[in-house]
Amino acid sequence: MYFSGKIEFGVINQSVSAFNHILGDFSLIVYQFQSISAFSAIIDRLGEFDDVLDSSISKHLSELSEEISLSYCNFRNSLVLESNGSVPVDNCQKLLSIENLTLQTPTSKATLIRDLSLVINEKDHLLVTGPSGSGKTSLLRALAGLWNVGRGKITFYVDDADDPQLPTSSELPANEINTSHEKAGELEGPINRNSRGLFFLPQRPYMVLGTLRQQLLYPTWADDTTPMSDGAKPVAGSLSFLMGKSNSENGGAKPNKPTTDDLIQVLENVRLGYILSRFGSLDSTYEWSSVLSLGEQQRLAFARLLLSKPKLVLLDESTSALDEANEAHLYRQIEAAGITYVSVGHRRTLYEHHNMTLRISTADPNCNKRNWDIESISSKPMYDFSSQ
Ligand SMILES: Nc1ncnc2c1ncn2[C@@H]1O[C@H](COP(=O)(O)OP(=O)(O)OP(=O)(O)O)[C@@H](O)[C@H]1O
Repeated sequence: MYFSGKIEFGVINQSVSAFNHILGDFSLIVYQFQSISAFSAIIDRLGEFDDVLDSSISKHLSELSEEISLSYCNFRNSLVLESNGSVPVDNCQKLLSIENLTLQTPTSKATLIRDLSLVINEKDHLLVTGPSGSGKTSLLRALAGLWNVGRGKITFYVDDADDPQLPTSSELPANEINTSHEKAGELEGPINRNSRGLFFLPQRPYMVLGTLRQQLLYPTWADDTTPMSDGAKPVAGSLSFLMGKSNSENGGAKPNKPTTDDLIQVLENVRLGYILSRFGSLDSTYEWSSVLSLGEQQRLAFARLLLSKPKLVLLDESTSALDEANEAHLYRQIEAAGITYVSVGHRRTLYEHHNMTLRISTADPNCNKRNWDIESISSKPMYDFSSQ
């Protein structure tokens, strides 16, 4: 066509370039076929996940009338205060009350615990026992607000002087915040519960990606990016933040952010001081869940607990990977820090560190009787690990 003069030479060049362009575009689909199909599969799966979430939310909303109510109440309103408004010294602070709690499994609605009522005051260290599958962990999940299938009422008593997030009694008709009113996505996560004086330690603690310092500061100071004020000296003793004072300067409910010295001291307190020399410094980064044994991770979780110093902690087999001497040491540490604990565990040695036991038996579907018993534990030591 060029030689017969029908087209110019430039048109041939243009055609070649256009053809190459089109070929490149089609080849992209051929070469990237695997990634495109993987992408489409991911989108499909996310779509299905979204549908499941939507259906569970709508199911959840339709079942609002039959669920566990979790609320926070100002403990000062449950006490008879001194004439100057202070809390009487010998008056034990109520931390938690459970009223007529019936716990069911989410899917089959099988009853796990029937009509449980109990009150936990400060220093009432409760051990929850029972056969495997009886519902011990489920009870802790319900207390942590992670499980609401069933009925009954759980109330945490918090001191609003420690927590500016908690509205004062005058802001609430019944001096109470009921999270069952916050259902549509506004239910607070368990981490926020920490700021109200409650902490949850699972059997396998969550190890954050980051430095050893970040591990220790999690979750209480996880979102706090301000640098450490290592120059600031503790007010009294090496662990001034363990005195339970809130950070009044920041107006926050969290204890003062620990200094490097505090972090080193708390590692010593949970018998983990040796990991500092092993891993270099507090600012070393490792895949902590791989380089630390489960027992070391559990001790690290107790270090977090000692730094945060909540009023109440829920321990779900949190010392299962530890030897008995270390277990006894950690329980002594948290008791000395004034933390009240509710533990789930199977070991006989746990009785030593608690003063009440809640024994749950496997619920009989054909019987409407309660399947639990509360007993006090004699203070006589069964084992003595203090010499170890
Ligand atoms: N998400 C869930 N959906 C349905 N059923 C569940 C769920 N989680 C737990 N269950 C069931 O609830 C029952 C109680 O479980 P839970 O973990 O509370 O028992 P447990 O007493 O702590 O047992 P263990 O001592 O073995 O840890 C079990 O039969 C379990 O299969």
